[in-house]
Amino acid sequence: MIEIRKLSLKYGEKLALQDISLDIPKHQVTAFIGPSGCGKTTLLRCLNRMNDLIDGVTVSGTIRIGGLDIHDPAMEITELRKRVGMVFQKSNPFPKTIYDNVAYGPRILGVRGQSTLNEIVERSLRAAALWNEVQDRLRSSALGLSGGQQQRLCIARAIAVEPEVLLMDEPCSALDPIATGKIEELMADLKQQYTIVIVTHNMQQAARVSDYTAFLYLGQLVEYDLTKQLFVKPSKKQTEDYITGRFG
Ligand SMILES: Nc1ncnc2c1ncn2[C@@H]1O[C@H](COP(=O)(O)OP(=O)(O)OP(=O)(O)O)[C@@H](O)[C@H]1O
Repeated sequence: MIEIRKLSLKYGEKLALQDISLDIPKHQVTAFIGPSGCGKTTLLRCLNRMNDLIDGVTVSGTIRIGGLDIHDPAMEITELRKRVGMVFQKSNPFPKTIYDNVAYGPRILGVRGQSTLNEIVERSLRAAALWNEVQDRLRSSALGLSGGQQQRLCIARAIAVEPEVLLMDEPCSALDPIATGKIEELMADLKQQYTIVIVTHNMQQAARVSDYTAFLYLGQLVEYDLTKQLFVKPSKKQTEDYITGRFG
């Protein structure tokens, strides 16, 4: 589904990712783990070219998503962002109603009919396990929701445009354990339909939610394997030291 080949990235002169090659499978959850500063977020942001927004970034290597080279000049960035949605560490709903948050992306893509929009909003909120909690207050401000609800709203907003891939950058780091549990359950449901890539500091979370795990260290991919394999029997000493808490 996602093929990363010989990917390197520099912020100015600083090498943040070095020669990374990795295949991320369809309809699975893949976690990026590793100590602070190892490049997890940078790698995640390469997948929808979010790093393009930062001055002085140079990228080499290729990334193909569904067979298409995302750096191809013919690839429209809006098309890429439609195919590859993102949810951030801190939920960031727009200061609009719950309905308008979810309808935002489809409207930008030209969806106009009220009944079509209603359907998309309901479907997306249901898929994000939020419908039951908000169906009677769709016209209220999204900012009145709890932190966990706001994060699920951001997930609903991301899936409203029917992406193929959902990137999640530490989506639970600002949430309490109950809200975290809900998002983790949601990931298990969403992977039936979407390919999910998650960055997490929390190794227990990676072990709980992901099918595959990539361990990064100092901008390099140290080990990538089935999560069960990587956590039970890592093949590299560095991975073992990290998952057993010897550093990081
Ligand atoms: N905008 C930027 N400009 C310059 N350097 C950056 C920028 N963003 C990240 N870096 C550097 O690139 C390296 C990788 O950062 P990145 O945020 O990808 O790591 P991370 O593994 O996600 O860390 P954390 O777990 O702390 O979020 C770090 O050394 C960081 O300081």
